[in-house]
Amino acid sequence: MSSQNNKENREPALLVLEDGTCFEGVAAGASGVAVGEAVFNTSMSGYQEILTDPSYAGQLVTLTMPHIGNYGVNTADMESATIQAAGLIVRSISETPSNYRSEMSLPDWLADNEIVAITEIDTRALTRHLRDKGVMMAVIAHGATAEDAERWQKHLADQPDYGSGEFVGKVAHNEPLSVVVHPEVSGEEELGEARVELVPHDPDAGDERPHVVVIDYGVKFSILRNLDAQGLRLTLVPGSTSMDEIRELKPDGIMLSNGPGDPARLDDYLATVKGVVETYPTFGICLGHQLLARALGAETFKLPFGHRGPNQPVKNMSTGKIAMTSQNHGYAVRSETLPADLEVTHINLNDETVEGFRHKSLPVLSVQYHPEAGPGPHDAVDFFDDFAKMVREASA
Ligand SMILES: NC(=O)CC[C@H](N)C(=O)O
Repeated sequence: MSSQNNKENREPALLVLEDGTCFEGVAAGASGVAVGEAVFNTSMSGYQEILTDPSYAGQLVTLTMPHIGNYGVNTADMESATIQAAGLIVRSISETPSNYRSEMSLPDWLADNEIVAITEIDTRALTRHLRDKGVMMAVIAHGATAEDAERWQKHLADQPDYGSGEFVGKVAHNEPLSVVVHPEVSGEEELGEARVELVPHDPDAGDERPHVVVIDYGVKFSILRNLDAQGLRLTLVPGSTSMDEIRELKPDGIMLSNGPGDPARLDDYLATVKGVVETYPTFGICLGHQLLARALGAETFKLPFGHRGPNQPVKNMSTGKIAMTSQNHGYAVRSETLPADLEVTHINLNDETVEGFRHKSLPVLSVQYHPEAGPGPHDAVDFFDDFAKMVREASA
């Protein structure tokens, strides 16, 4: 057994769940304590994209793939400027990455970003527990052992619940920004992901490209990369932007981004969402999809353990085709509450929940899953073509 997997040589760490279930492990990343909602993701790779996805704010991410970190981390594969998850739970963490793109090991990157992690956890048992009982709050405590479990369970009881958290305000950008995407190319070949740069918005700058205003609730860079690749000019604005302010930006289309937390806590954003849907071609992804549904009168609810992974089967109700999709959500739209002018277009084949809808008379696309993947399969990437077509028609 290599030294990195030798429990005796390392600082102990403890994972305690809200219901008192505890797992002893080994400390990794920054030293300290991390509190959050324990969730699991079934991706075999893509840990860097997952950890930097702002939708994971406030959550301790368990990765079911047992060996994590083997290809290191790099500056190109970021989904936002930094790590957004509250902590990381793994079976085995690699300290010696091997990949030509690697710039740093995962444990060093976690430490540099002050993210507390725990390794040597039976992530299979933990995942089965969360699947049976539902996701719940948890704490990772470095230096603690099973004898300390009760004390940490009490500590956890005093922490605010994930569902009451205001995460969008913490992860989204709070001023208008323009998006510049720099593809990393060598000769003809595009290497890795394009670098995304956000610069202060200049209201007088503009170009020939159709203009999409992205309402940022915690946007993933891959959504911006995909929109940019469609030849669209992008301006990010905060969720609190009013309809009048959006009109001044003269958009040809609107993107409602992904983001963290319970959509039912974001009613302050709904007036703008309703206004843009009724005025411009609109595309909602994940939290954006949930807010779009709520703005038009539907309700959302919390799933028992959510959908997080790269292999969630989604059926297109009009073609019967099944796509393997990338997902990361804990809430969903309640289908029986959809108003008459919205029609379900996609369902999840695992639990038949709503994965997409269309508006019967307005140019609206809305999906619960992630067509941009990052990480995951690209089966659903055509949505960006469909949206760009709607935007171009509006700008013509
Ligand atoms: N990825 C997302 O946008 C997640 C949306 C929402 N926070 C949920 O968990 O359902």
